Amino acid sequence: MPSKKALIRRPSPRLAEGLVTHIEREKVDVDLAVEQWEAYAEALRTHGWETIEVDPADDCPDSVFVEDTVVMYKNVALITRPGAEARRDETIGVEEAVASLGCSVNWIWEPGTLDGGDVLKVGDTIYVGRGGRTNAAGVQQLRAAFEPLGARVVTVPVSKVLHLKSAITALPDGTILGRIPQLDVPSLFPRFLPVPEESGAHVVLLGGGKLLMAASAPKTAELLADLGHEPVPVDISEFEKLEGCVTCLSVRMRELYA
Ligand SMILES: NC(=O)NCCC[C@H](N)C(=O)O
Repeated sequence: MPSKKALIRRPSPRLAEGLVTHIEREKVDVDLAVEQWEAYAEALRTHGWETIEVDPADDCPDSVFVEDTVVMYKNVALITRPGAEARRDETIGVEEAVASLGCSVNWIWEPGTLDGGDVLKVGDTIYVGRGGRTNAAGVQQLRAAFEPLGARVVTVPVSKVLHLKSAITALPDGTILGRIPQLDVPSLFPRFLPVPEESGAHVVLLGGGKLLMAASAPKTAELLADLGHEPVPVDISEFEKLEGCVTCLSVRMRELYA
């Protein structure tokens, strides 16, 4: 039985100072964000995931977006080197957390930069967005870390959104969900389902056909329910104001060698 563990990280009291790149800054309600984060974590637990809290990084406003700091493939945790310099210190507690779970640990090194939000795994295919946060050296290092383990790395140009996973994620059957206008090269994806809302492009696979999704995408939830999936909506409005989405608030670990 594969382990179902998920790393999460409590929001920093400085969350409202988080970076915004492609949208206008809006006021973030930090107390509401903490409530939403707790509900998100509870939704993971309700669907069989053990949540593991990485030590908080209170001085790092964006630290709740823990997905950007580590990429898992099989038992290997690749600690990233975030593209935004302001986010580099976030990796510190994450190294300890993954090492204590028995992962083999690897790193992205200078001059490489890579954000976990740019990495989408679909079986053994790893799509990596080359964009504002992930550079060519980061892509090369990702390939060197994971191709020897059986992955096939496909690079995707990303210029219209923050991360690759701001534009697309994948259903359990590998179908890519997204919106064509947000993609530089939509033809890169073999099976593509357009969704009616921007935040509808983001799903977290909970297992058993259940999809954790943002409550801000009700039409997409309806579409996916009609196709036989089971959407589990969570309100993450305060994180969306900082270009966060459901995927970026956790790192799911399924293949721990434990
Ligand atoms: N993987 C993600 O979607 N991460 C969201 C990061 C948002 C944060 N405000 C940032 O700009 O880095």
